[in-house]
Amino acid sequence: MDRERASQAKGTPDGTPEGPPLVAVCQLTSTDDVDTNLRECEDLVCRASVRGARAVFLPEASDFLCGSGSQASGLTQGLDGPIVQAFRDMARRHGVWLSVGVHERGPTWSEDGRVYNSHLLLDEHGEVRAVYRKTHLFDVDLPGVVRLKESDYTLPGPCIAPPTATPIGMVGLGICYDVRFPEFSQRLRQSGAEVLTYPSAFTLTTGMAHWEPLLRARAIETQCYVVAAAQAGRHSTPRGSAPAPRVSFGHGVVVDPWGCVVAQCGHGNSLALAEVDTGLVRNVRSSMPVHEHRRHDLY
Ligand SMILES: O=C(O)CNC(=O)[C@H](CS)NC(=O)CCC(=O)C(=O)O
Repeated sequence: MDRERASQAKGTPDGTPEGPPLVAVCQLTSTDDVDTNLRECEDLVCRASVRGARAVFLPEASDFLCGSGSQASGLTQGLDGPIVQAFRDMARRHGVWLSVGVHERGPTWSEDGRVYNSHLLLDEHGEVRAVYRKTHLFDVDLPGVVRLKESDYTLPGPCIAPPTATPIGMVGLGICYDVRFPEFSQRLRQSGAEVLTYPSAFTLTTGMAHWEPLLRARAIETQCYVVAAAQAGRHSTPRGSAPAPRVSFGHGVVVDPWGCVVAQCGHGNSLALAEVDTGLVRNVRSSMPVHEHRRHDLY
């Protein structure tokens, strides 16, 4: 990391300062067609890398998104399977760090079909540098609007992954619904995170009401960047095997540690670029040291 910072300070060959590294936050409409999803992901990673991004953020369930748990179980592979290999190849080919959400066979998958909802962080050589398995499962019933019971087919992850040193700073991993739990983000912050990531597939209803305020609140409270790649739009099911298609809210964003939305994806499959400046993280924290003002004696 220090070497990264030093080379950054030197600037470009013509002497102009290079500035903080760029990240790309992506938006995608995954379906139950894994090959098409992988092609769409590769297209986004390629575009991001051509435009100079050092790290690319893909959404939750980038491998596939479908309406039924049993179908999810059938499409799910282990982390040593060809889907993760395809993402590793993508990171390596395009020379970027890659954050991506995938389904992963759980330890009892062959008996009960249960999966983990996992978030992988890959380095620019395609090595898996961190794995986080979603700890908060989305079991929600808003009558007539949203009914999802993630725990029907998903196992809760057992732990929080320690933040990982990357060229854009110390990256802490969450997933989607985890953004609703401030204690989780505080724990990542205490462990040294400078950038929090929540690859997501928010529902349209909850996204309209809560998405941006939740992400901005987590950024303001932790004084971290928050990068939230998003599933977006109608997840059609080409093979026709799932019930009513899901619709996701989209609005993939990057929020800075002051709480400003500094990049937001547009319509459909798209990406947005933002600078991630760990100098700003340090400035915000030193000018308003909320972390040191916490009253551990009271709460
Ligand atoms: O199950 C899969 O295949 C992929 N996983 C998801 O889409 C998950 C679990 S259903 N979605 C969320 O957590 C939405 C949270 C949300 O919308 C909120 O917090 O309001």
